[in-house]
Amino acid sequence: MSDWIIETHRLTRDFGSLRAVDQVDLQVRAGSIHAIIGPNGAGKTTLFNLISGYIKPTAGRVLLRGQDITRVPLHRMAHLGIGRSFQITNIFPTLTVLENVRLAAQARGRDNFRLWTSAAKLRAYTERALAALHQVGLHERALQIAATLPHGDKRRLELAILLAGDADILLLDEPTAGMATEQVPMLLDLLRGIRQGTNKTILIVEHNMSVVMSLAETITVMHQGRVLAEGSPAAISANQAVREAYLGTAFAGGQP
Ligand SMILES: Nc1ncnc2c1ncn2[C@@H]1O[C@H](COP(=O)(O)OP(=O)(O)OP(=O)(O)O)[C@@H](O)[C@H]1O
Repeated sequence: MSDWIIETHRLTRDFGSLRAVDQVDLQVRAGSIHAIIGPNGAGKTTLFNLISGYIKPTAGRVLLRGQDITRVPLHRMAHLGIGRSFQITNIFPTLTVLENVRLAAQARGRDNFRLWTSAAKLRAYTERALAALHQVGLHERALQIAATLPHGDKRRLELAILLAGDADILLLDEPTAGMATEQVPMLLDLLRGIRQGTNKTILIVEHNMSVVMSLAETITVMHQGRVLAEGSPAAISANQAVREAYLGTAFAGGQP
């Protein structure tokens, strides 16, 4: 069996006449933190949508542990262990923090469409939700209404939701977006802790270059729908083609 938990083969997606993702071959190592970067409009979110099954490709394939999952319907994707966060916070604002996380645990437990679930099962889901809240340091806010959380804590809640869903692969779309600068190190520690403690694979789209450079082991750079470069943070920082693709941005200015 190969080391790759996710692979894409010549993955392509058109929107009308626009080719947003163009024959992308990606290989993500199990248990790694792998970042996808690239200028605005490079196709990063579309690639995430393809891997997580939110949209289907025009051509090409997505493999999970060597199995072709390209045509698996969306509602079965969570059961395959792929968890996805969004650029915009994706929580139920009027529910408590604990309720949000318990729903995720329940959804993975396949009880999501049953009105009545046994007390023992409910207790197990609550325990799993509390464990996830502990992991992200939000347990003390378990009974707070989600809408009232500060922004950084909402991002933590999203992570807890993914963890309670027991996904092996976390696809995080700009987890630091909208976060205050002083909260970013907390998120980095959290992601490193998740990776070390659970051996989950983390695939991250992120614009904050210092986050990418300090967190990722492998970086794939996209430009105009294609893979422009791939390598370690040091190799990508030194790559001339990458610098040119980012011309006029902070990266080109030498502050990756
Ligand atoms: N649903 C859609 N319909 C039409 N065009 C789309 C759609 N989604 C994305 N696109 C286009 O595909 C291209 C790639 O967009 P995508 O959002 O994947 O890029 P990105 O690298 O994630 O950008 P950003 O960093 O700004 O989030 C863009 O030109 C975008 O306008």
